[in-house]
Amino acid sequence: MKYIELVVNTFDSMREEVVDVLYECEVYTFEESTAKTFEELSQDEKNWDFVGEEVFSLKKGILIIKCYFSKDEVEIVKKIKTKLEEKNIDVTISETDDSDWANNWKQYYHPVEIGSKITIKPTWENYENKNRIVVEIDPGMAFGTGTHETTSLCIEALEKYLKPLDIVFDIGCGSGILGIAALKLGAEKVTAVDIDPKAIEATKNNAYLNNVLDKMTIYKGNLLDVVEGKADVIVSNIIAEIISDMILDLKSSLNNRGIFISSGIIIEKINLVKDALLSSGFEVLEVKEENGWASIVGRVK
Ligand SMILES: C[S@@+](CC[C@H](N)C(=O)[O-])C[C@H]1O[C@@H](n2cnc3c(N)ncnc32)[C@H](O)[C@@H]1O
Repeated sequence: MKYIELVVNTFDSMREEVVDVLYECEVYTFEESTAKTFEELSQDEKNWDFVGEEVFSLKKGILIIKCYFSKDEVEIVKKIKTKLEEKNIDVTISETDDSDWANNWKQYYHPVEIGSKITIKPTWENYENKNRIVVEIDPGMAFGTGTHETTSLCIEALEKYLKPLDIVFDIGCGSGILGIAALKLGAEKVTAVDIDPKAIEATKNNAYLNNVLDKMTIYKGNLLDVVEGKADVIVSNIIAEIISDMILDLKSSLNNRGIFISSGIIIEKINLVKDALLSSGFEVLEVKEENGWASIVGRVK
């Protein structure tokens, strides 16, 4: 299969800026390597004229970040390229036949224990612990391996607020990880929604792997547009702006005293979501932060 390969070449000190752009464009899976230390750079490399003085003076090594996209993702690739070039960061794009890519990234994922109950186990890894609830995940090309702070913050909140036999909506389900974790924590039924067909495929696959397919309804669609009825818990890990928009419709999809769990919010934007909740008839029960990412839990008043 052919992929579009996007390679970012910059100094190590620019890592955060590159990763911010990738996250803004909802790209969370990439390979990164520090190719050389400053001392190892050739004279030509040391003379990169696109690197600003300030960065150059930090004398960090060269960082290479590679991400892969299928051919229908050209628009995202263009957006990332433009945003990085605005910051004078060098980007090359090429087509690659890297048939190994589909498996290469797997080496970066291992079982991850979240909260006091759940372990996310990549399907290709071995893990056994009778005291924990194991959720098997193969994210395919969708987001949701359990390693990202936003996912684990949502799972911790599910563990805390979900009650047995709750009805749950998982909006922006990615790999299906949150909905499946909710079922394994005792939810009765989950409706999972995502706008991306790759996520729908991954969620179905993972629901089957975890023996919960019969308790999940999986829809391709926009946010709450396609769900029917009301939930006791809605969980959604998408960026702050989208979540804030969704909050306007949220109350009508939640039962009395229903719970909204959300992450995907960079800490600087937490007030956007908090204010939207407060002005839409919710009380805010909790805000948590991890590595610059925030989660928020609200309850219908
Ligand atoms: C950060 S991922 C979260 C995946 C998973 N729920 C987790 O927590 O790991 C966000 C997901 O939301 C989906 N998404 C973005 N905008 C959406 C929208 N308007 N309606 C439904 N899904 C959306 C993306 O396709 C992506 O799969």
